Formats: sequence, structure tokens, C-alpha cells
Amino acid sequence: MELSRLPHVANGAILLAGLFVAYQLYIQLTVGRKRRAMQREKGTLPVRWYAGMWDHVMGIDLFIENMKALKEHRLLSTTQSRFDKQGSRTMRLTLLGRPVIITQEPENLKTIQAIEFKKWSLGSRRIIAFRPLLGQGIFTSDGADWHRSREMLRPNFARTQVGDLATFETHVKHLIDAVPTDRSTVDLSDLFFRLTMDSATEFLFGESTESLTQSSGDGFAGAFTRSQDYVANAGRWGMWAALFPANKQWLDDKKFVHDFVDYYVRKGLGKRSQLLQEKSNAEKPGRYIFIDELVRQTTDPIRIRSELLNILLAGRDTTASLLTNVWWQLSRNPTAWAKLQAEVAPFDGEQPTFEQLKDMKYLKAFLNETLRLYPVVPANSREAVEDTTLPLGGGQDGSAPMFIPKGMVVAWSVYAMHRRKDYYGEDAEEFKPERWLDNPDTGKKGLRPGWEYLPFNGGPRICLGQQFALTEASYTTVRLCQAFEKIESRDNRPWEEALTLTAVNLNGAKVVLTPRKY
Ligand code: HEM
Repeated sequence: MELSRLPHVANGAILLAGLFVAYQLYIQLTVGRKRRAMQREKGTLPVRWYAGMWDHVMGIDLFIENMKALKEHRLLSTTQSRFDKQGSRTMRLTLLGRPVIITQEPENLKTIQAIEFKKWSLGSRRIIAFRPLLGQGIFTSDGADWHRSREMLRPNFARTQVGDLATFETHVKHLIDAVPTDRSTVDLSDLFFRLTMDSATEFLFGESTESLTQSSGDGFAGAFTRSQDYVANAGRWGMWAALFPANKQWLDDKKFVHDFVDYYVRKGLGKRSQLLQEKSNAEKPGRYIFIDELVRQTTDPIRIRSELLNILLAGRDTTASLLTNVWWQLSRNPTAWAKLQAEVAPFDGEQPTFEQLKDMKYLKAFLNETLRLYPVVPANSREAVEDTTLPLGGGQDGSAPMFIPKGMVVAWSVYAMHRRKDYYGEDAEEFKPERWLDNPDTGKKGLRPGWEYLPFNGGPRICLGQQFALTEASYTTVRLCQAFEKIESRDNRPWEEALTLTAVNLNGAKVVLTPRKY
């Protein structure tokens, strides 16, 4: 640059910085005025800053600390310990210049997700990060667009709530066949991720990737997993993500994923007229194919592709992560293994029905406890679309309501909330499925939690696939318990988080399984 131009550049930078400071002052003044008005009207009090307002200017240090903790597989416990250090359940901090309130109060979550649902959106961060991969679908939309997606998809899930056990059986059988019987170690986690990809693609596209039996599906699974990690990271960086050039691997993966799904979309649209003459999938006996229902409702190929990818993202890693955590825990818990074996024994090796699965109290308690200590979606956030309040978090002890200005991001930690001693007792950090069961000896009732237990969210945006996931996880667990009589853990490390969009044990579920001899 010519030296003579330097003063102009310096003047420009000073002007920009001045404008930025003036804008910030203006925001502070107007927000301050509203905050005082809310304090008078509703008794709101300011939220405590994490450690101190000036300790983390711009929150660059906190962001670096978070990224380091993420890399070292301890971001969830770091967040939990920040709450403990602060001695409050809600705090305010700044991350890369953006103010964020973080809470673990069930009352706040109920207000955001249910009571005042309309005052909250997903926030631009999620939408900007995820749209390039997922397009516009249920997981990446708000307001009227989200409502349209939810209405279009809901009937499909109502049908699947009974669970297509026959389809699960095909894939679970492949999984069982893939377990070595020569006493060598297997990482069940790898098989669970293949299982959920195979069953999800069969349910969504009508054709399975068959990754448990062939390697042909690996290309799609790999490209989808890498793209998912890419968008999760972009979401963390927020607007700063734009500073990084798009990397080639990501562009190639995105194209691969889109082309792969487009093949099924074209096929589905090709048989639309025939489908319109037939009965709806939901009324026909036999295999249920999601894309056939979408094709009846719209001819827009991008819309169909987007909804399919949104559901694949929501449903595949989540269920595989739950199964991994369940089997990691089961492999080191001989009492639980014996109890589960006793519960499956009456089926005599036969496939359980949907009703029988629902009646398995110990299995249900085991899944609940796994989702409590290791929630698969351990953190989440929303953005206020108007000035509003939340019932808790204000004042020194966080017991007063707090004012939330329009645009403020409120994040929550399900992980920390699920470990609260005031809700779950002094043994909150211990894995105890029994806490969910009624005790006939003492008359003590099992846990019936409200908003303090939230693995699937609540309110109008509650997980659409909850029943689908629990049925798949329960069915797979029962069939594995029937096929193998003994389990040995081959890993003595504690649970460590591998956090992308979901959380799963970093070291998978390494076990040796002994087949049952009939
Ligand atoms: C253990 C397994 C699962 C867990 C823990 C889980 C958890 C969640 C959570 C916490 C959300 C709310 C996300 C948000 O609004 O920010 C969600 C949404 C959703 N889930 Fe699941 N999920 C699981 C499995 C599934 C499966 C198997 C499917 C589909 C086959 C599915 C479909 C969806 C859909 C479509 C949404 C978006 C709902 C909406 O925005 O209206 N989920 N899930």
C-alpha cells in the first residue's frame, strides 16, 4: 500500500470504530430503558455475569476455552462446572462478541418451549449454518414455514409410532450377524451407526444403504457425517464462519449427499401418478415409505430432498448415540444385564411385539437413565423474537424473573440440568435405572419428572421421532440380549463426550459377546 494512503485508512478505521461504539451505546441506552421499565412492571432483575462483566471482553477467551474443552472432550462438564463455580443456575456471558444467557432452569425451558413458544425462534445462527446442507425443512425453519413442515410430516410419524418392527428386524439381524463369535472385541457403536443409517434410509427412501452387509453405503454415510460436523462447527463460529473459505471436502460432500438423495426424489416423483391412485401408505399393510407420502403432497424436488435430509439428520446419529451409550453402560453393569436378561426371557427367543416392548419396565428405566446422564442432545438454544421475560435467573441468587431483549440468545444445558441434585438427589451423578421404578417394598414411587427431564425437548417443537427412536433402541436391545448370553466390557475408561450435533461416548461400546446356544 502507498504510504500516502495510510492516513485515509486510519481515519476510516477510526470512523468505523466510532460508529460501532456509538451503536453499542445506543443499544445499551435503549435496552437499559426497557430493562428499567420491566423491572418496575414485572420485578425483573439483572442476570449475573459469569465471573464478571469486564473479565471477558468480547468473550474471545471464553470461546477459545470452549473450543479447547470441545477438543479435549470436556465441553459439557466444563459448562456444568461454570454453573457450580458461579453458584447460580443462570448466567450471562459473551461469546465472540455475542451476549448469551445460559440456563438450566426447567421453568425457563417450559416458558421458551411451550408457554411463550411464539416469542422464540431457532435463531439465525442455526438457520445460516444448516441451510446449505439441509435446505429448508422442519429442522431449519421457524414460524409459518416450520408449521407447514410439521403439519406435512406429522401424519407420517403418527403411523410410524406403532413402529415398523419387521423392517427393524431385517437390519437388526444383519447387525447380529456382524458381531464376531470368536471372542474378538467388537465396537458396537460402529454397528449401531450402520444400523440406524440402514433403517433410516429404508424408512425414508424405500431403499436401504445396507451398510451392515455391503460397503456400498459407506460413501453416503461418510459424506453425510462429515458435512454434519462441518455445519455443526459453522454454527459454533456463527457470523465469524464467513471469514473462512469454504473447503473443498465440504463442497464435494454436500454435492455427494444432494445427488444421492436426488436419485430417490426423481424415482419417487416418477411414480407419483400411480401413488395418487393407490391408498395412502398409512392405510396399507406392509412396509411404510416416507418419500411416497411426501411425493403425494408436493412435486417440489428441492422441498422433498430437504425434508428427507432434515429427518435423516434428526434421526440417525441420535438413535445410534443412544444405543452406544446404552450398551457401553450395559457392558459394565452385570446386575442390569441380569435384570434385562430376566425381562426378555419370557419371549423365549421370539420377536417381541410393540405392546410387549412397551411393557418392559426395566428396559424403559434403563433407557430413561441413559438419556438422563448422557443426553444425546445435551445443549440447545433459542433467540427472542421480541422483548420478553423469563421466570427465573434474575438477581444474585437467580430467583427473580429476568428481562430478555429482542435478539438475545438463551442457551440451555440439558446435561447440567439432568444432573441437578435438588431434582435427582445426592446420587444424581450415579447411573441408577432403579430410580425410575416404583419400589413395592418401600412404597416409594419411581421418578415422574416434568420439565427437569428433557431429552426430547417439549412443547409444539417436541421431537417428532421420539417413539420411533425409543422403539428402535428397545427392539435392538431386546434382540441383542436374546442372541447373546454374556457380555464383557473391553474398555475401562469412563464415559467421555464426543460432541458434534449429538453427544456419544468417545470410545464407543467395545465388548466381547458370547452367543446363546439353543
Ligand atoms: C434418541 C433419539 C432422539 C433424540 C434424543 C432426539 C431429540 C430431539 C430434540 C432434543 C429435538 C429438538 C431440537 C430443537 O428443536 O432444537 C428433536 C427434534 C426433532 N426430531 Fe428428534 N431425537 C431423537 C430421534 C429422532 C428420530 C429417530 C427422528 C426421526 C425418525 C427424529 C425426528 C425429529 C424431528 C423431525 C425433529 C424436529 C421437530 C420440530 O422442529 O418440529 N428424532 N429431536
